[in-house]
Amino acid sequence: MSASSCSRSSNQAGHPNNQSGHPCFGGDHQKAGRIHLPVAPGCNIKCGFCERKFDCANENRPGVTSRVLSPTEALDRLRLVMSHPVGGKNMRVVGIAGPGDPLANENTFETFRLVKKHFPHLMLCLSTNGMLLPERIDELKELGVHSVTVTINALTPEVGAKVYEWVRADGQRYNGEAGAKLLLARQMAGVEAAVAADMLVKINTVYIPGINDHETLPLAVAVRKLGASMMNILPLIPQGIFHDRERPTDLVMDLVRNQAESILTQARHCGQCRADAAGLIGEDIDLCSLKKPSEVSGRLTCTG
Ligand SMILES: C[S@@+](CC[C@H](N)C(=O)[O-])C[C@H]1O[C@@H](n2cnc3c(N)ncnc32)[C@H](O)[C@@H]1O
Ligand code: SF4
Repeated sequence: MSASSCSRSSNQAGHPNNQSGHPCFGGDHQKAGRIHLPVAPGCNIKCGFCERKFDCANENRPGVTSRVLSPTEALDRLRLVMSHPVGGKNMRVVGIAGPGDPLANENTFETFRLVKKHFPHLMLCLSTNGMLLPERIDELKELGVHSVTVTINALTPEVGAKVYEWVRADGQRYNGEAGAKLLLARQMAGVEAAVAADMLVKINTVYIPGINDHETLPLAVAVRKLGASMMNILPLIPQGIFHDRERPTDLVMDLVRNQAESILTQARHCGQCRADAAGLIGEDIDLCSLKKPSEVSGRLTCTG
């Protein structure tokens, strides 16, 4: 969902996957295209700022998609985009970034299997809250997933309790600090496991002034120690329980990223893309112009 101006600190330079061309991991975002396949509507946690929409054509932000696709529909869409004269030629990466959490939806795995079979040259990536990363890492490795983005919005249970409304794990719902503590432990274990599996790991963190801003730099230090390659500090889009907060200005984001850059390479071209974005970052392909008649009228019911 982002790309980087890419000054590298020592722990990134040696990663074998670093020259991958992935536009969200330092590849040339003006040349390397990506497609997000929106096959994952459900989520196992509730971030206070998250508002997902499954039938939204006009909003350009994370968590929205025109439709949720089944794995076979996702493969059809990929085929369609690959036949686009420009989009197909530039396509490098197939990502799953929602609209919910990819690892909380079995269709994510089926979709990756289909993509791997039919387009083995494309890189696979996903963006997750990390709750299920430790237990699904072996399957992701088996599928050949190249890169993982883990969103971590708090480094302590106290702050996590303000950011997350609840988390669900092992059939139970946890609120407050208990939920945040559990989530943080799984996120850290997941990052470590993904690095050990030789995946490229980026950390997203949503910057919420007055709530978690004091934890951004300590978070950079903590995930660098675990072997993460890159960090993407996202400005809050004020929604949900944070709807009345101000969105941090570009100046504030520049200052924070400049400070964090001395710890970990910063992604600076993140478009905070939709869950169904396709094409070059900032130059998305108009999917309507490619749609088959069956895709125009139909809309799936989501289990949210
Ligand atoms: C919609 S999520 C999908 C993947 C996964 N569920 C996750 O949270 O990492 C993609 C990214 O958008 C971020 N995001 C969602 N809502 C946001 C908001 N209101 N403001 C800023 N970032 C947001 C998430 O934190 C995550 O990093
Ligand atoms: S983990 Fe992702 S999809 Fe789930 S609530 Fe948070 S931002 Fe939304």
